[in-house]
Amino acid sequence: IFTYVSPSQWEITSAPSPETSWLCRTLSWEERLADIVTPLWRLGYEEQLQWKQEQQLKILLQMSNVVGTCNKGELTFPLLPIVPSPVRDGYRNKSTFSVNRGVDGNPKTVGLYIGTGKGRNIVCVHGDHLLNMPSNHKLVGRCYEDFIRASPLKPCILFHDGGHWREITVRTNSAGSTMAIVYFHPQNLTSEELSVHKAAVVEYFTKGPGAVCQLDSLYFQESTMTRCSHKESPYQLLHGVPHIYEEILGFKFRISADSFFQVNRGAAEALYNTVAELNKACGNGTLLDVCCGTGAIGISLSSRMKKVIGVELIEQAVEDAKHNAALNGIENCEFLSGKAEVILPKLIPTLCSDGGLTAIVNPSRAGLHYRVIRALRNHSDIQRLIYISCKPEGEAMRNFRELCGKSDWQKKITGEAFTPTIAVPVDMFPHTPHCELVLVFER
Ligand SMILES: C[S@@+](CC[C@H](N)C(=O)[O-])C[C@H]1O[C@@H](n2cnc3c(N)ncnc32)[C@H](O)[C@@H]1O
Repeated sequence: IFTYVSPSQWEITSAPSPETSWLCRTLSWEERLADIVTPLWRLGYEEQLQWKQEQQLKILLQMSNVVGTCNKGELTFPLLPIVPSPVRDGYRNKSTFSVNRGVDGNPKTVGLYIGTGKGRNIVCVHGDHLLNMPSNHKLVGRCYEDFIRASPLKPCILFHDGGHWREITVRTNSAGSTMAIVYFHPQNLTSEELSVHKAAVVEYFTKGPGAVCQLDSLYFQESTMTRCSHKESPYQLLHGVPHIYEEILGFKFRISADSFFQVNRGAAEALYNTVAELNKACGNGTLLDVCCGTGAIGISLSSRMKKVIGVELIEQAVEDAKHNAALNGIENCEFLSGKAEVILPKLIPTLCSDGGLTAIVNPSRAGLHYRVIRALRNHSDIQRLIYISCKPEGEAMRNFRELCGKSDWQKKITGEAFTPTIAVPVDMFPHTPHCELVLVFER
């Protein structure tokens, strides 16, 4: 009776059949959550890949229209078949569980949201059934719920309503290490009172029922805002070791609590291999790794380059990147801390093009500031740019226009325009509608 139109839309088209009878009943809370977090979960993996490939084609056609390279409704460059994720289930190495009112009304429920704050209809549902989450994350979420239910402190649901216990983030690696970060609103507690509650979390997770989670690191962040960096409010190590480590393509990476790391290790390897393949022609020159996180892209390509310069906003990630280069015995990488839009306009004009100059940019969903694009486009020695985006239909589209469109005298973007030459989707997020898109631009 329903036709699958997009992950969030179903269209009524025909009479029910036994295969679609599940749609004729009210969906359970778990099914509703799965439809939000992993909306492709009802499809087989091959169907998911096909759906994503079609989506990427639509996005690239939209981009071609925006930048004026569309040729009679067709792409003027190849879109290669999507690279599948080597792992389909339980692939996430990082999960965040919120605290809010559950299905039964209990305000100390740890899970993921259905509904929105704006709609005042949030229900927090346990994520135990979600296909993309590993069992050890689910266990930590459940234990945290037990802990806060036993705590005399209230949960912090609306910041202005008081309460303390907020979300918990779990990070794991392929070697089985687990890091948990508890976020806590201090409200008006004294430091002595705070110490009591911090000690209680440590006791619970090291000697109490939570010991079953075998946490290697337990962090605590007192935060009065939705998201605080380590700089704004330090991550306090309450127990265990300060970092988690992961191995990618034979390189070891240290990851701090505040640092970004790709959520799917196997697919990250596939992504970096794809980038390496597309960057082959640019060996021996200088590589700019823009929004470099813990340095994974630059480090994995360093042996082919004369020099790598990484730029990253989060200080802890930059410290990780420097440490990671040393950890892997790499000496040709330099990592700079700060906003790309502040660093690059000064840095890029000073770079010499000896051996070639290439940029690989991998911004968050917000895309790059136009000042970064201006610096890249206005430096004529940069002949090749690889743009990796997990949301190419979003803010990245603005960047594509700035890179490939006509000169913009107002923004002083006047360098020769880039042209897209090849695109490769990489599936980093099975069961969800998202994937990474690697786009090569040349001129
Ligand atoms: C999608 S991650 C990519 C990380 C890295 N390339 C990797 O593969 O692990 C985006 C990174 O951009 C950083 N970032 C966000 N805004 C930034 C800015 N204005 N300047 C520099 N880095 C920024 C984030 O902190 C994050 O580490």
